[in-house]
Amino acid sequence: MNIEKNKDLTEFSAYKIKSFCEVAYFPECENDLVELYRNNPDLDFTIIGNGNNILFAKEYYDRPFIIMNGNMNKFSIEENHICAEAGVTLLELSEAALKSNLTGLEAFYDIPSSVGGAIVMNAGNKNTEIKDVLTKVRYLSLEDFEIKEMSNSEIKFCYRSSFFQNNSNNIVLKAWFTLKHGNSSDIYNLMEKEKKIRWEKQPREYPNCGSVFKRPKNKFVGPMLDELNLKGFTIGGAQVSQKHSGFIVNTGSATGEDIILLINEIQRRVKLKFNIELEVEQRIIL
Ligand SMILES: NC(=O)C1=CN([C@@H]2O[C@H](COP(=O)(O)OP(=O)(O)OC[C@H]3O[C@@H](n4cnc5c(N)ncnc54)[C@H](OP(=O)(O)O)[C@@H]3O)[C@@H](O)[C@H]2O)C=CC1
Ligand SMILES: C=C(O[C@H]1[C@H](O)[C@@H](CO)O[C@H](OP(=O)(O)OP(=O)(O)OC[C@H]2O[C@@H](n3ccc(=O)[nH]c3=O)[C@H](O)[C@@H]2O)[C@@H]1NC(C)=O)C(=O)O
Repeated sequence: MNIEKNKDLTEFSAYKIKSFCEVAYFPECENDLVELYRNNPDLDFTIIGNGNNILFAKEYYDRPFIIMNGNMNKFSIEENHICAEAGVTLLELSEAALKSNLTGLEAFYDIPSSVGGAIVMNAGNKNTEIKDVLTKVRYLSLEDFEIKEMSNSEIKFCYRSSFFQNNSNNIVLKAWFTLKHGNSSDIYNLMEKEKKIRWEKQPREYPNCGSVFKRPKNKFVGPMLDELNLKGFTIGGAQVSQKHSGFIVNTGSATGEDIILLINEIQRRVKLKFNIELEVEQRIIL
C-alpha cells in the first residue's frame, strides 16, 4: 500500500480546494484497508471516496486520510450480477455493465462517485437511486473491527441517506448489484441521454461537488435562489453557479472558507425570505 506524508489533497477534491493532510494511505485491496484500521485502532482516519461530495474546511489536517480514489477498484461480473470494490467509480461500473449487455446502471454513468460514496449517500437522480440495483454490502465495523454484510432492506435507504450515512463508523468495502439483461445499443443510448441532460443543466465546466443542499420538502433549491437573485453571487473564489443555482463552483482560487461563507449567506437569506432551513448535502471535513 502506498503511504505519502504531507499529501496535497487538491486532486482528490472535485471542488479542487487546496488542502494537505499529515499522511495519506492508498489501500490497494480490502485486506490493506482492514489491516490499517485493525493495527491503528486509536487513529482518527478520514476517508475519501472519489472526492465528489467533500468540502475541505481546513488548509491542513494533522491526521491521517484514507484515499479510495483510483484504489480498491476491482470488480467481477457473473450472469446479471456485479460485485465491485468500494473504490470502483460509477463510470467504470456502468461501462462494465454496458459491455456485458446489462441494464440498470445507465443513470449512474455520469454521476461522479465511487461505489462506497454512492452507497453512503444513496446516489441518484429524480427517477433512480443506487438502492434500486443494490443487493448487499460488505463492510468493516469500527466497533469490533469485524467484517460484516448487510442486505439492501437492512440498509434503510432513503433520499440521499442510508445506514452508512448515519453510522459512519462502518466502512463500505464491497457491494453486489443485480441488473437485468438488455440490448447494448438501448443501454448505450440511455447512458448518453442521461449524460447529455446533466451536462446541459449542470456546471460541469467548473470544479464543483454537485448539489450543495438537499431538496427541502416540496421545494427546489434553484428557483428559491433565483428569486433571491443569487445566481453568480460570489465570495472569494466561490460562486453560486450561473448555470444552476443549486451548485457552488470554484472559479479558480476558492478556499474551503470561501465556500462555507457562501453557504452560510445563502442559508441566512433563504431562512429570511422563505423561512426554510436549507440542509447542506455535502460533507464538510472539519
Ligand atoms: N447526483 C449528482 O449529480 C452528484 C452526486 N454526488 C454524490 O456524492 C457522492 C460522491 O461520492 P464519492 O465521491 O465517492 O464520495 P466522497 O469522496 O465525496 O466522500 C463523501 C463521504 O462519503 C463517505 N465515504 C466515502 N467512501 C466511503 C466508504 N467506502 N465507506 C464509508 N464511507 C465512505 C465519507 O464520509 P464518512 O467517513 O463521514 O462516512 C466521505 O466523507 C455520491 O453519493 C454521489 O451521488 C456528487 C456530485 C454530483
Ligand atoms: C447534483 C446532484 O443531484 C441532483 C440531480 O442531478 C438532479 C437531476 O436529477 O436532481 C437534483 O437536483 P435539483 O433538485 O437541483 O434538480 P434539478 O432538476 O436540477 O432542478 C429542479 C428545478 O429547479 C429549476 N432550476 C434549476 C436551476 C436553477 O438555477 N434555477 C432553477 O429554477 C429547474 O428548472 C427545475 O425545475 C439532485 N440534487 C439533489 C440534492 O437532490 C447531487 O446530488 O449532487
